[in-house]
Amino acid sequence: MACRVQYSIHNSLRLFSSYPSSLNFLSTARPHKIRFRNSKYFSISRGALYCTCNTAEPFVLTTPLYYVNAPPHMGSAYTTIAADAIARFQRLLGKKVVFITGTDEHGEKIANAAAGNGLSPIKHCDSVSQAYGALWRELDISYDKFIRTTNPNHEAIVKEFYSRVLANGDIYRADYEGLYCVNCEEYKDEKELLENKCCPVHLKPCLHRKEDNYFFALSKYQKQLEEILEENPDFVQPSYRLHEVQGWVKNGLRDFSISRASVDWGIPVPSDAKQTIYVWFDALLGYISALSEEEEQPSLQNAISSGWPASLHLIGKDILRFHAVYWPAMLMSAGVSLPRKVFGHGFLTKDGLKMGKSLGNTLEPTDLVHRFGPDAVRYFFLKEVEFGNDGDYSEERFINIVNANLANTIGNLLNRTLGLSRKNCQSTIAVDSAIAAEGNALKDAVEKLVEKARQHYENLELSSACAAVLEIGSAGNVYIDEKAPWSLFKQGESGFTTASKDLIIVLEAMRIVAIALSPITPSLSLKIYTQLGYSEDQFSSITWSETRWGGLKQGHVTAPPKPVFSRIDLETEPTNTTDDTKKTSKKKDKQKTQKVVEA
Ligand SMILES: Nc1ncnc2c1ncn2[C@@H]1O[C@H](COP(=O)(O)OP(=O)(O)OP(=O)(O)O)[C@@H](O)[C@H]1O
Ligand SMILES: [Zn+2]
Repeated sequence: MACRVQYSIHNSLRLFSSYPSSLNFLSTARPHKIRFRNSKYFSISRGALYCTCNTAEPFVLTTPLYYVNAPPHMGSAYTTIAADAIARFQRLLGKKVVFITGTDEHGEKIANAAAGNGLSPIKHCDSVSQAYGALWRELDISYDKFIRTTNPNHEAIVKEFYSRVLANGDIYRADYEGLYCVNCEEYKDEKELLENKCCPVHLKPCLHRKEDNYFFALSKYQKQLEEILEENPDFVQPSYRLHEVQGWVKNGLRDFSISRASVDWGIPVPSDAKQTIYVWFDALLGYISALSEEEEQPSLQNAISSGWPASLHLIGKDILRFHAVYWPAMLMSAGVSLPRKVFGHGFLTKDGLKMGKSLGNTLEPTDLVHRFGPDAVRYFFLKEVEFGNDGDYSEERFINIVNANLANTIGNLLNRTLGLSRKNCQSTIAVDSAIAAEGNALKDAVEKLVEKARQHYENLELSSACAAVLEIGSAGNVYIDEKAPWSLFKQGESGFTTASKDLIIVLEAMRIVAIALSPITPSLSLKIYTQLGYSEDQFSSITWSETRWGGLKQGHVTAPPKPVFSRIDLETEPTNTTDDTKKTSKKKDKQKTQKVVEA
């Protein structure tokens, strides 16, 4: 549905309607070039502007801004893949999506990493930040904004935010003494540490630090935070993470230091250049500064009016406290509205430990993508790790799952159905799929399953969404085996009508699978769609509403069948893993189901 916006012309075009402020008027460009923030171009007709977006409020979704102490790994890719699936699903619903990712580039850990590589901090940041961008391209990540915290617009916005919080009376100066984990970039409570004062995430001893710092009065917001969490149970998800956050808040909030005297690599504190702003107080603002347009004056208000508040912050559970406690309090202090939801997913683990850059026990995503392709990687992690819980990786299980689900259940079904249609029906749909399936049980099952998938996507239950779509493929396989159209075709005229309808029904189910799985496996879905005889352009403009039964119409011609997903062959697949790691993963795979450990 197009929105109608009235305008008139003086020296410039003006906006008169009560249009949402997030679509502020941008420029005095000529009519056909008019553009509003968060919107595609507008068209003009009979004195009215027609917006090409469907809904006024954009869906703003963020991944963490990854710390550039080391290149990305499968854990960083996991959050980003999940965010991409959610962004693609929201676009299918017709929402205007702003998908934000980026890199967090300041702080002690970065300065140390740069020194270790013999590089200046910014050269180091440039190179690691590019590695993130390159990996996102390999994984088909459709982000809209990539923010680097070394971007000058970001720096200006952080300073403005700091000044607002200061003006609100929430920043004071004091001495601080405590135990600091450089890898977490966080002071720790002694009671949360392991033996020898080790950080439970990074397994390294925390350092004793004493500094004269600026503090943020977090404790002032305790009551408000309690109320927000109580009144908005969806604010933190899954629900067990909400309970965790409520526990922290109830235990009492301590003010935290938001500057560092000992760190040079950071944004200087306004009015005290001897200190830099604490990396978290800086990085969280990236979610807002990412919204500011490069060419305009960087200001909090400009950025905020471009789509804030975020609809969803997708993060790992390691940084839940920063997002669900510190961040809302900071925003309240600065008078900025809160994000709508924070979802903290679990960890990909290796031998039960969080896979991470600091521990160095990471899985290399580029290697996986080069060997198996982006769809296999995206599908495996989203389908096999229940979103929210931890999950362990094993190569053998990876291969088994993608072969069984993508190559067999989906790819093979499409291939043999198209083959039969080519051989017996000249690849032509003889009757509308809606007519072919009147009163058909597979059609009913597909309609229920695709609706189930939609609900799962909405609830961020990505694994269940995959399972529901896969069930359509399984039902299609059962259907074709039971109906055996190949033998009906042999019966001549009498069998032909039934058999050709059966093929249409299965192909229509596959069309729906292609759309419903496209948030997870965009390249595979495109292949299925083109095999079904549609163009790339048709694919790129599909919407979720097209999962309604009845898309394949009489006279439509499908393409010659070609395998859409090649089986991975364990024997011939060139692998970098050593025999030892293979043996270990085989041993682990004796468990039929994936090991899911909730830490
Ligand atoms: N093992 C993991 N499983 C799932 N997500 C992860 C994992 N490791 C990192 N992430 C994602 O990256 C975010 C943390 O980003 P960061 O750049 O600090 O990476 P890191 O590898 O955890 O670093 P470090 O090991 O130094 O703590 C997490 O909140 C999560 O979104
Ligand atoms: Zn730590």
